[in-house]
Amino acid sequence: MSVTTPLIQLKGLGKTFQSKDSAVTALDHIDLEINSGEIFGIIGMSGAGKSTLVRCINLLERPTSGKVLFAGVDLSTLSGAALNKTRQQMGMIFQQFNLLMQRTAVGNICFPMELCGVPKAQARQRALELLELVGLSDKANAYPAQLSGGQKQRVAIARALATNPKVLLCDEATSALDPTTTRSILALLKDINQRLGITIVVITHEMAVIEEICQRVAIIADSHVAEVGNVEDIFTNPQSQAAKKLVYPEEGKPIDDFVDHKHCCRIVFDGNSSFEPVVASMILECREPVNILFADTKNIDGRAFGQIVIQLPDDPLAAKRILSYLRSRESITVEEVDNYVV
Ligand SMILES: Nc1ncnc2c1ncn2[C@@H]1O[C@H](COP(=O)(O)OP(=O)(O)OP(=O)(O)O)[C@@H](O)[C@H]1O
Repeated sequence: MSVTTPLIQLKGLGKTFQSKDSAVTALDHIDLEINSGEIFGIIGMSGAGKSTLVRCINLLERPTSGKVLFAGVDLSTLSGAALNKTRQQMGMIFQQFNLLMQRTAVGNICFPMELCGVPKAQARQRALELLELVGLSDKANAYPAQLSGGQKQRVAIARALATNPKVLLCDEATSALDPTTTRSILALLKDINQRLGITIVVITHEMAVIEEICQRVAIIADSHVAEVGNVEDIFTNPQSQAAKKLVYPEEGKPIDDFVDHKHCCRIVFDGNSSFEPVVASMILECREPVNILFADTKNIDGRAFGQIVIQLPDDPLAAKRILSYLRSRESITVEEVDNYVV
């Protein structure tokens, strides 16, 4: 494979589930390229086709049309043994962890190595190293029932890494976890990507997950790729209706004006509008908390006068989103303020 060949190429990929009396098209003409070493997100609403897409990448689902190329090789041309060998280069983790309940953590991690014929002692040694990598050295002999959700996912990640994969496919890997555990698992995935250079594909319905770790993202809607690009570009300037719906869940309005991140922002009500709960709507729609540093507003004869100064989040993407949202409101004036002193 040349340096420029993407690790995964989906070309005109289609998948239709056929039952006796109906057919469901889960994927329709998907073209996507995922580069070696990147963390690539695939996001979409429920039923958009995300899980089917990731399962087509390792041929757990056979596409009904199109091709999946892995490291330049068309997977449909591979025989059983060769396909299995290629699949070993694709680790996968799931929302429900899928651990073997009657095996310990170390036993679960050894399992894929046993299937590949790795000698027992060697497999155990590697499993212990992987447990250390995922921060669970002290849980080698614990059974899944004795582990928390986050610990189970760490074991699942170690198991997925056991065969030295080139890519880790993560299907809603944090959807069953609380926000703090989610962040720690995402940090671990980022660390694995950076330390081991493993390509990571993240399937999720949560924008926050994409923002946290992905460099590029594809938005899947109604079995199609609605939009693909850099996370920052898409999240600050969504083009497709599907992207707008994800970035501005309540709005879906075009946002065409972007500004640099500044710490504070002044919202001025100059009597041109009736009073509206701008900050509350902004928090609900942008789903970002902000600090209100100062507020002096008056409702005079049903018209709003005064100003509110808010502190923008540290995350530049979140700050941009809030500013874009505020600027889309015609009834107020928005000004960025540096070094606001209360
Ligand atoms: N084995 C199957 N047989 C029939 N239809 C299926 C099968 N698997 C998925 N589908 C259908 O394909 C479509 C896409 O499903 P898929 O699970 O890929 O979506 P998703 O985006 O992952 O959704 P979610 O986030 O809810 O898991 C849905 O309409 C679903 O009902």
